[in-house]
Amino acid sequence: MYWVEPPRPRVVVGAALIREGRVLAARRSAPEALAGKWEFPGGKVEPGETVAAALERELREELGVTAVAGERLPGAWEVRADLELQIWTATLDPGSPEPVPLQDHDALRWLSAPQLREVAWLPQDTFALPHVAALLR
Ligand SMILES: Nc1nc2c([nH]c(=O)n2[C@H]2C[C@H](O)[C@@H](COP(=O)(O)OP(=O)(O)OP(=O)(O)O)O2)c(=O)[nH]1
Repeated sequence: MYWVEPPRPRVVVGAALIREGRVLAARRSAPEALAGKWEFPGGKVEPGETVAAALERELREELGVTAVAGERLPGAWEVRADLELQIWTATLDPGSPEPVPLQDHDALRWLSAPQLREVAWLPQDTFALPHVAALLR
């Protein structure tokens, strides 16, 4: 018997990078349709790459930091039919440089739980905020 596997969506990983009760939010500068909106820094997992490795690579490329992936937050959100957003926690290595917006972003903010709603998030990210808030207390 033959059948066709339904295509599985590709994963976009967003990092909830947490330090001292705050999470790092990043404002997108590109592409134009997303510019000005805030997100968890990250990007698409490449074929053959683990989600944790993708998260660590994207944080290095976008923010210049060395970080370690932690746990996945509950849930997965559809960005497009072929793209699924997962949010994973992450922590900076002790020797990591401070994050700077090197690529794709033009502003960074460390937000406490009460500040989470102060920025305009990409729509899918808002679903993850209660889970993130629970980690910041
Ligand atoms: N990185 C990131 N992307 C998000 C979040 N929420 C959300 O809807 N997205 C969307 C925006 C984009 O359509 C897509 C991720 O694309 P991206 O441009 O960050 O991926 P990438 O760095 O791998 O870039 P590329 O290979 O496509 O050039 O997921 C989020 O919290 N973080």
